[in-house]
Amino acid sequence: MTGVRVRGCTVAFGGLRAIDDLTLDIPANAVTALIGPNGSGKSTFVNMVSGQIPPRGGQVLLDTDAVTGLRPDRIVHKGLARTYQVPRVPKELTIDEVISVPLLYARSDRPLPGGARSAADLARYCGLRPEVTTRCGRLSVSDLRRLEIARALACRPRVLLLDESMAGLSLEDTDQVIGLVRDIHASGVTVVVIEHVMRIIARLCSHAIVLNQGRLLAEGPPPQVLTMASVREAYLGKGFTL
Ligand SMILES: Nc1ncnc2c1ncn2[C@@H]1O[C@H](COP(=O)(O)OP(=O)(O)OP(=O)(O)O)[C@@H](O)[C@H]1O
Repeated sequence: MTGVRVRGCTVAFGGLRAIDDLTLDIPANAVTALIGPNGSGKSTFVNMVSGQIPPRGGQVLLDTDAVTGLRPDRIVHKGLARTYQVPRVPKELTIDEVISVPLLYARSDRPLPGGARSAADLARYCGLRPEVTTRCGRLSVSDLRRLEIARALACRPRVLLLDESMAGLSLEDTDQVIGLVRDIHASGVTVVVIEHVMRIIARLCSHAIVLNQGRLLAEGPPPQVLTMASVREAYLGKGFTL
């Protein structure tokens, strides 16, 4: 399995350092939660490691493979795929078209999870119920989130970054997506989830990284991290219980 290493990276928007000289490791053998208050830099982190916003300095590595400054499509080819907090799929395309494009262009022979071989297999694996000929404009929020995951998996990633993939889902849908993420991880993919619901993190993740103001505030097993005074103060609130 592959981990992500970030060494001394900074991303600034004008005078604001959204990521501030950050050094951290995302372990290869875990489902890691990336958490922190609103504006702490989580989405910027995902944009940085996936190449949308290159860091001003420092290095991003997939294991020992430096990907700093590479174009996003090159980073995808190196093995890192992501989803978006607000699903980004053109309304007029069908499920099949959205999944087929990365499937066609993924330059890797890594196997797809769940024994999938086609876009339809991946859609089914991710729990998409509508026909693959359905246009994206007709999909529910839950199906759009599953489609984002299916599209990312079609890139045959070694590392998958999920930006709030369970936001806005019912309890039943959330349970299904938790099962899906566990299965993806069991198939050999390193997974990072950005998530605000601590009960989900406690169930799903074996490692947690807390950002605050673009810096590393804490890291470790969730039961430990979620009870740290510094994390409660900056993020969870003093009265927080799981
Ligand atoms: N494109 C941008 N231009 C200017 N400022 C930005 C941009 N993107 C993010 N920021 C700022 O950078 C900081 C970090 O934002 P980011 O979205 O990474 O935080 P976050 O932890 O993902 O927040 P949330 O939990 O609300 O999604 C915030 O202060 C935000 O306003």
